[in-house]
Amino acid sequence: MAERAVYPTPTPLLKDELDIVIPTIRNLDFLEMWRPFFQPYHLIIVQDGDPSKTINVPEGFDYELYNRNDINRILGPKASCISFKDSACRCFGYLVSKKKYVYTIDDDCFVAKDPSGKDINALEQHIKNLLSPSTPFFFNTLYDPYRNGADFVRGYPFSLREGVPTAVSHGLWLNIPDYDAPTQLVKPLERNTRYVDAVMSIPKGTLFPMCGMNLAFNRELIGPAMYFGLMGDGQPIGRYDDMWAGWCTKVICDHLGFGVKTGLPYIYHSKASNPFVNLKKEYKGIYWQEELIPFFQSAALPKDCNTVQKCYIELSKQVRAKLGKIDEYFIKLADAMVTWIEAWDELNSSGNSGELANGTGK
Ligand SMILES: O=c1ccn([C@@H]2O[C@H](COP(=O)(O)OP(=O)(O)O[C@H]3O[C@@H](CO)[C@H](O)[C@H]3O)[C@@H](O)[C@H]2O)c(=O)[nH]1
Ligand SMILES: [Mn+2]
Repeated sequence: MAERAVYPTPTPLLKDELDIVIPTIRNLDFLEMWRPFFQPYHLIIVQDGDPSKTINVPEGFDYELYNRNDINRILGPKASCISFKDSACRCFGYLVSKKKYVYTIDDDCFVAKDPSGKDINALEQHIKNLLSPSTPFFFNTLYDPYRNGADFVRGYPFSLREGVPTAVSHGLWLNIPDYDAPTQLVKPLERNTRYVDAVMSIPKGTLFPMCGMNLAFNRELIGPAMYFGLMGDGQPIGRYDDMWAGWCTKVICDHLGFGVKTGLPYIYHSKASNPFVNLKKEYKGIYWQEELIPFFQSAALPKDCNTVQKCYIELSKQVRAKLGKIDEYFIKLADAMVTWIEAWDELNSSGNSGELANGTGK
């Protein structure tokens, strides 16, 4: 009988070049549903809240876990820039990762199904988004031109068809949409059932509300800008962690010529957080953002800001000068932005092979 051909199982894309960062205060049973897609990858789990609580990680995953004691041990006084009791703590995972790419997902996000009923491998789609160029300088009306079955449409300048490197891939959510508290209160039963089969580059000069629930980025290109700010315990604001990171990131991407994409992939967001608790966290942000958005829209970075770190430090100076008068919180935040970059450079300088950071894990 003829020998059956044995095809090697393809190595998962970026298997050794991508970390999955998960902020958590819960158990991690949700990983069982993601196992087929996530098991080949290394996880960085950032345990928020009480460090004496044990977080059980399902068998078979390769991970490192950091709790608040680890963060304090590794960063010392610089730990003050990492939020406590807020999902913003996830950015510690970006700091200690040694990989080129990061995917971050919340522990109440599950595998969604596409209209054909097929499970969506969100990580695979994010990787495709990151590995193909972005087109922020001229909008392609047929959406992602690099996708199979699409292309640049007539009238699209050939000089721009090479695109630019993609720094961020922003995914979306079926079921519970990422609404702010007032919208949640007005529309408590609204569920997102609309699957839009599109990936778009966010045009240069346009800001966007970046959600950290289902987000991937090129850590080497834009990692130092992905600081999720001072939120949660002891802070006057919460649930603006990812928004702050997204505004800083987009201004810096526009300046350095990197792209940001939004759209596919979808995850299934299962848990609506409490709108009243969210309102308490968000309310200052809801009126501050009416001044924050014009600040970021008009933020100009000098030509000599040719690295993300230099851009970020320059932004922190502008935050202090222009937003400090809104509330002293922004003075603290500007200082924390500098501390973040100091911590980033300390943990990621070429001499440090990562011995500074070692969590528990396998
Ligand atoms: O104090 C906390 C609370 C939560 N976490 C972990 O963070 C994510 C998100 O938590 P949750 O799903 O409960 O909250 P959402 O309102 O759905 O989060 C979305 O709103 C944004 C506001 O920050 C956020 O970017 C979105 O994710 C879970 O993994 C919790 O376990 C935490 O670490 N600390
Ligand atoms: Mn959630």
